[in-house]
Amino acid sequence: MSDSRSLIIRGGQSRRAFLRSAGAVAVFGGAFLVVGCSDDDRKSMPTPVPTRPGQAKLYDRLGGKPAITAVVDAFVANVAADARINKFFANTDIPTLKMHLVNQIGEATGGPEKYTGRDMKTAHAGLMITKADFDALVEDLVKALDQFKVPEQEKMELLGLLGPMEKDIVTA
Ligand code: HEM
Repeated sequence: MSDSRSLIIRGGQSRRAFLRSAGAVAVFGGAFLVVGCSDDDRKSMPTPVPTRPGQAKLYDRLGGKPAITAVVDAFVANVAADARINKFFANTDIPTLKMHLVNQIGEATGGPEKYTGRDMKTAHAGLMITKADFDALVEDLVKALDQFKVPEQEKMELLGLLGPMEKDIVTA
């Protein structure tokens, strides 16, 4: 069970441990690149993975596009069911949003996908998203990662990629 697909059936931390680490990573995880930037910004970005010599790319450790797609599907379903923040998405084209999220995560984790959506500042401008809204969304993502039993290491790395986006998304 050492291939990347096994990640979605390994792991098994408690929900509480998951949420605790998610909070810590959302706040402190900043060692990775920020994705979702403009083309100009992206040109100057470092390659995100592998993070250590000899280590497989995070993309592959997560299970590649099928696993990322499954996590994004569950994540968006969790957001849709989350009364704290689902109002934000009332007029959003959900299939397009999912496509952008899969490409964004794929690109950020070292996969072949290319993110073609707007940069994070532009996409969230005017939505008046608070820190509480942001934390709720991260919680919904952690829940999705939990559903697929993504191990602690990969979960922390992924959250570490997304956490630094907060400064461009939270505007209220
Ligand atoms: C790290 C956290 C987040 C990431 C990675 C993220 C990523 C994205 C991406 C890739 C898009 C698509 C951009 C495009 O259409 O060009 C998007 C759109 C959107 N995001 Fe986020 N987002 C995050 C946090 C949030 C939060 C906290 C909220 C609100 C609670 C939110 C609400 C929205 C909405 C409503 C749209 C659609 C805007 C529209 O339809 O025009 N996002 N986000």
